[in-house]
Amino acid sequence: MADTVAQTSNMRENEHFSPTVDGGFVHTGGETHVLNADTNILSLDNIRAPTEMTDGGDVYPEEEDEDEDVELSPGGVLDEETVARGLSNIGRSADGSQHVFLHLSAPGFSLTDISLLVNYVHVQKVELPYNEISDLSPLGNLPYLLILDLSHNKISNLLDFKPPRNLKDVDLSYNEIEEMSDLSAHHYLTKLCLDHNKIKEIKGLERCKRLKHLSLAHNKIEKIQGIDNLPIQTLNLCHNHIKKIENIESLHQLCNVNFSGNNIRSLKGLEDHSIMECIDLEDNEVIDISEIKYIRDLTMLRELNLLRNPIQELPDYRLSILFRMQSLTQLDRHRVDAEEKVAALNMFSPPPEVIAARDHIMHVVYSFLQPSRVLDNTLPSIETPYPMLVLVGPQGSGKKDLAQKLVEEFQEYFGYCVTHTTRKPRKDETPEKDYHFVDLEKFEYDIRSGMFIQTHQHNGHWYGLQMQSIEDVAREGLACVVHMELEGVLTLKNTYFEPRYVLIMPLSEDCHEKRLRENGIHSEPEIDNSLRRAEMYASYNQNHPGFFDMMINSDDIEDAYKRLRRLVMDYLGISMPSYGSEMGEMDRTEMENNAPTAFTRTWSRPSIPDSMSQPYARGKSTQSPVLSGRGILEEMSLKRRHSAARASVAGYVPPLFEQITSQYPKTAPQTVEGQMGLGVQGDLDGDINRSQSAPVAKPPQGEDDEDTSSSDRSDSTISMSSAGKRAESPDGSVHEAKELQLPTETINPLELSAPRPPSAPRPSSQGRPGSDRHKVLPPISPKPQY
Ligand SMILES: Nc1ncnc2c1ncn2[C@@H]1O[C@H](COP(=O)(O)OP(=O)(O)OP(=O)(O)O)[C@@H](O)[C@H]1O
Repeated sequence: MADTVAQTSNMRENEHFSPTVDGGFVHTGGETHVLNADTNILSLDNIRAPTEMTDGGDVYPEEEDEDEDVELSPGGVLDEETVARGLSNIGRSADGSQHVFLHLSAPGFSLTDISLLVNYVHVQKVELPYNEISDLSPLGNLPYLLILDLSHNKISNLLDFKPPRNLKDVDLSYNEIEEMSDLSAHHYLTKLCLDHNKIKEIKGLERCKRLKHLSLAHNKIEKIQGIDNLPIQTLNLCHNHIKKIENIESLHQLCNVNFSGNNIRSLKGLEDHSIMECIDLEDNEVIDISEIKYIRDLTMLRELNLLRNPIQELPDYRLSILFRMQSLTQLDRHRVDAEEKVAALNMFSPPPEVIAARDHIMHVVYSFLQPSRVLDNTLPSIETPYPMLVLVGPQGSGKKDLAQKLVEEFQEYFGYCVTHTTRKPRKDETPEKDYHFVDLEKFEYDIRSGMFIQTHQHNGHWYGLQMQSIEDVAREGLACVVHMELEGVLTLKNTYFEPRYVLIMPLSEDCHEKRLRENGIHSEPEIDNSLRRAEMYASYNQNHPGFFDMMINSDDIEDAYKRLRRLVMDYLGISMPSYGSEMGEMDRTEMENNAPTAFTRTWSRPSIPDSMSQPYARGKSTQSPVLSGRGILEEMSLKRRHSAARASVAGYVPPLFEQITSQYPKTAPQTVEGQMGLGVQGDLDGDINRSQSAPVAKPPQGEDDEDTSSSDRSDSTISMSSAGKRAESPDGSVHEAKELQLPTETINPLELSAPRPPSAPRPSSQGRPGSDRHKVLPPISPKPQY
């Protein structure tokens, strides 16, 4: 019988190279090779029969025309002819002594009896799919069997034969197996496919300690179990009746799961699989986007399929998944491209600039949507920005305390701007003093009413600055001090307000954390968030030179206040170091050295140094930038400010207001002026001079007269009239000569100008609430245009 096989094979060999098979022995040319269990089959690849054809890695004999009429395996009994045709892949036998055919393939012969296989002990791979085999006992005689494909047969008992020693890869899909038997004897099993059977329970695999691929698709499994601690990498349980992902936490090597076509609602259970690369959950019942939390930290995950889950119905489903899982390269069988990822980020976590721009647009639109109204507006015009000091920094930086302390000490100059919040007041907080505490409904109502200039959500609460709050301070004739987070600043930078921004930053993370924990009011996530945001502030400051006018280290709050105070005094040009008793001698000297004119009161100098010259990284810098020298850019900026101020005083450059209004009919609606914070008392007939437009035009009177007579406020270096005359002079050199002699802030520079041609109507400052109460702070000169 074996001879026949050899003969048949021999007929197919070419003349020069003709391996023949004799009961598994191979003859090549004159040589005889004995194949045994130790044969290295790879070394024999080069003696493969030249007439064989490969198909997807497997080797099949070439069909021959003259054999077409031969009936193979009649009655479903495997015969030698069928075997001879199905043998392929010559290799060394397991013992290395012979050459044998290693593969046997006989698909689709309706085989029921495969007893003949017992003669082919050296075969290592058997493929008999699409037959009607139910009895596997002959396989017990193939001790070297490594790969077995018996898919699409009629097998009801799993691997029911004497186990070959090294069986690794078994495909018994599309059979009639109802119950999994104990596979302990199959130590080397690495791949087991039991798809399309009738299995209800996963069992018998406990000792398959080399099992890497397990596929039980299209069965009747209701529960994931029986696979604990196995080295499974690929698990396919699709199309079963599974409701819950469970009992896979010990599968540490799992990187590819297919649970599609089940009844799974939650992704819980997948969270600990750090090397997971691919999850298929198509056609399940995942409904909630929050389920993504279980897989969002799987950094290796590249492919996710949630097709045909209710979650797909969510608006912006795809972008919300991509936002949460930026490492995906394929979602729902579609490739993910970079544009989609950016779109997702912009939609769900836009950069602060985008948030601020949107916030600004929202408030402008709501403001313009309001019906025309007559505003009781104290705020200055576009060209004369209202002086504001914004302390910005992460929560717990101490900026609120600093702001309040500053206002307390400099109450002649500053008022605390009370912003709105939806958070509840704390024990030590007084409503209307610390915040206007309102509920969300009221907050939203105020937004819709166009009352806010900016809003920001922080730790789940809303915060917002209303125009009215600024007005409340301005009406007192004071500049306002406000504290806020970075996003608020970004919005303010979109408005016509031109505050000074001082970054209050704890340099030491420990100090920051300690302060956050001090009162026990912040939760752990809030603390984490604030610490994280401190990093964000540091890098923002680093990457946006000049964004903040100044940075103060607030590790030591007392020290921070000293610096802030000195900065403010420097800015205001006042010389009342009442706090100085607490200042060290070193500070004094430092101050005198670094700010030689700090004790003379001038309007234009010194300005607050900007952070252009203050590179800062959290934890690195130790020196306060207030003491550092000015950078080139800052010098240029200062120069521009000075010349802008001179030009403004001289009246050479039409103020921005006029540049804008001159393009519109003189009868521009009053409400527009109101909207722009220009006041309501302007003379619409238009013939009004500059002095009337000044927001703080009137020198203080009455009870505050005394203030104005104080020495430090009277040392103006240029008289109003002389300034006016110089302005009229055709010779610009006069101005140059007096470049450093600018008027003090006690004088409103806009009152100094020579008579000007009639311009657009301007509001009058006379009679404004608060204008006669205090002397108002100097306007901050326009920002330099780079
Ligand atoms: N209008 C606003 N816009 C943006 N941020 C604001 C606004 N008002 C307040 N904030 C900021 O919101 C954050 C939370 O305010 P909250 O009063 O709860 O902070 P806090 O715990 O008192 O911390 P801090 O001492 O830093 O102010 C603070 O950083 C605060 O400065």
